[in-house]
Amino acid sequence: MQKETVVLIVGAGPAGLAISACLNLQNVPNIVLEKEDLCASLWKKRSYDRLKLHLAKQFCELPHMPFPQNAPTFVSKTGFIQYLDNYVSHFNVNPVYHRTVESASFDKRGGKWLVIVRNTLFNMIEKYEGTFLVVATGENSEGYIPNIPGLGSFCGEVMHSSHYENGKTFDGKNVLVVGCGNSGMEIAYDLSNSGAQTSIVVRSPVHVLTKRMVQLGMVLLKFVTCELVDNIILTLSKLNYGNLSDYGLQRPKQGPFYLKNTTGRSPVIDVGTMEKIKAQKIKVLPSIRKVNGDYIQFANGETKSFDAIVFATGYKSTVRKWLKDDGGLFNEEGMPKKRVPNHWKGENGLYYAGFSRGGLYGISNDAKGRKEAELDNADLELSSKRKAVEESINENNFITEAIAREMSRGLTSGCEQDIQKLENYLPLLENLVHHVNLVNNNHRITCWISDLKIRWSSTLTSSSIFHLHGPKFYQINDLHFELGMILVI
Ligand SMILES: NC(=O)C1=CN([C@@H]2O[C@H](COP(=O)(O)OP(=O)(O)OC[C@H]3O[C@@H](n4cnc5c(N)ncnc54)[C@H](OP(=O)(O)O)[C@@H]3O)[C@@H](O)[C@H]2O)C=CC1
Ligand SMILES: O=C(O)C(=O)Cc1c[nH]c2ccccc12
Repeated sequence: MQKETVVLIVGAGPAGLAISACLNLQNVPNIVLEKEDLCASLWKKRSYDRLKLHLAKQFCELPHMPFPQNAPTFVSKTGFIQYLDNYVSHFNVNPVYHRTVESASFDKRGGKWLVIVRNTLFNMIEKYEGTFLVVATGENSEGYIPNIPGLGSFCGEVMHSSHYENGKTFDGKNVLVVGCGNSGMEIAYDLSNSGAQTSIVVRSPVHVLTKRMVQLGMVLLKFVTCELVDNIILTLSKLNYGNLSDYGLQRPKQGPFYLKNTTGRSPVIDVGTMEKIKAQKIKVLPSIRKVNGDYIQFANGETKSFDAIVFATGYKSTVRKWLKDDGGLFNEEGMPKKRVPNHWKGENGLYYAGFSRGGLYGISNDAKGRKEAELDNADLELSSKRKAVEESINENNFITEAIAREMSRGLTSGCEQDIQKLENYLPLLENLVHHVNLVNNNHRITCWISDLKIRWSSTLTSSSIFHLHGPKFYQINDLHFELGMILVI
């Protein structure tokens, strides 16, 4: 029997659920196909217990449903799962479970997508037909474990981070975490807290930020260039963490938000791991060369024995396994070749959602179908403001007050409010930098500060209130106070 609908959606993660909800609101018939027995399976079945959202709640909500006002800024895993379950029932999203898509191809003659599905409950093949196909199987569809010479000879436990729940069973054990993304860094922290002797393999440079720094960066990105945001955030990170190279961690040459935008790679959001690394409670090791029984040899020649390995080496998209006729949209890794904001649409009614490498924020924007051309008026005015700031930075020229006045005219009240918050915030930040400079006559800190083009953001405020060496508007004693101020915006 062939089931027909208008839109076929593959995957009931947050991206697929959001698309289905938006279609339901417009009465467009759709079917969501999901291989598991529940929605959001990565969140419900394959994530560790202590997981919390790293982005503030306003960057994680799906379309048409904000988080409750009393929800914390950084929602817990259970809070987010509850939110998703409410979302599904509120928008009447009804995924069909136990359905593994084996292939999806476009029938040119009929002008429809034909999807062959295995019903894993009854081990039967089913066929679905739709005018549109939305690929929502995600960037994190399947855990990836690298091929390491000799891994098969390892006698201890080997697991992927998606199967790690907590450190209970690792107390007193020697555990190696491979990979220093957000999963690896947090799992290493959790293991160490649970009494495991913990080491982590870090093979590439990595940015380490606090979640408040990321939150600040996300807000600032709306107003000023990525380069400026990176300068500010990197300075805060350097002030907070200092030079991490003594501990085996290098910072990438490019800034955290630039890297996020261009490669999708997220900075590590520190949950306490850095303190443990500095206290040598977590040992940082370079790449693995080979495994021989319980012994693991590293790129620096060091050999150590371990009881367990947790591979926090990331995920792979599974699109290539089943999607035919994609018109060359996906690369070998099953990720879109096109970059944001043109990444979401193919030909013949093919769409893909949740592949923007922007976490839940990207997923939500995909579902809303937001792209440059469809930005609302406030955003358009802001982007012209951004452009002017960018041009002025390129010309290495201060923006005059007159231009600043010109640019801020006619902004909607929401934007005006945000800018006012920034006006309060930016002098504070500059004062902070100034004070750190005064109290700490350290050459390295002076270099970081001089890299910071914070003066450019004075375009957002009147220069008359912006006296670096004049009266102090704020009493700043330490960075933690300053970071706390981020809460205000
Ligand atoms: N609370 C939250 O919101 C959380 C969000 N996340 C997000 O989920 C997504 C997946 O994160 P995660 O699971 O950490 O995966 P990532 O892909 O982000 O990180 C994988 C890590 O493994 C390393 N790696 C891969 N292969 C090897 C190898 N052979 N040897 C050594 N290291 C290796 C990579 O290094 P290299 O760069 O050298 O390839 C990278 O550091 C990310 O977007 C992340 O930000 C994850 C956890 C929590
Ligand atoms: O957690 C992730 O992997 C994300 O992609 C979330 C995210 C979106 N934009 C960002 C910018 C900086 C750090 C994390 C993110």
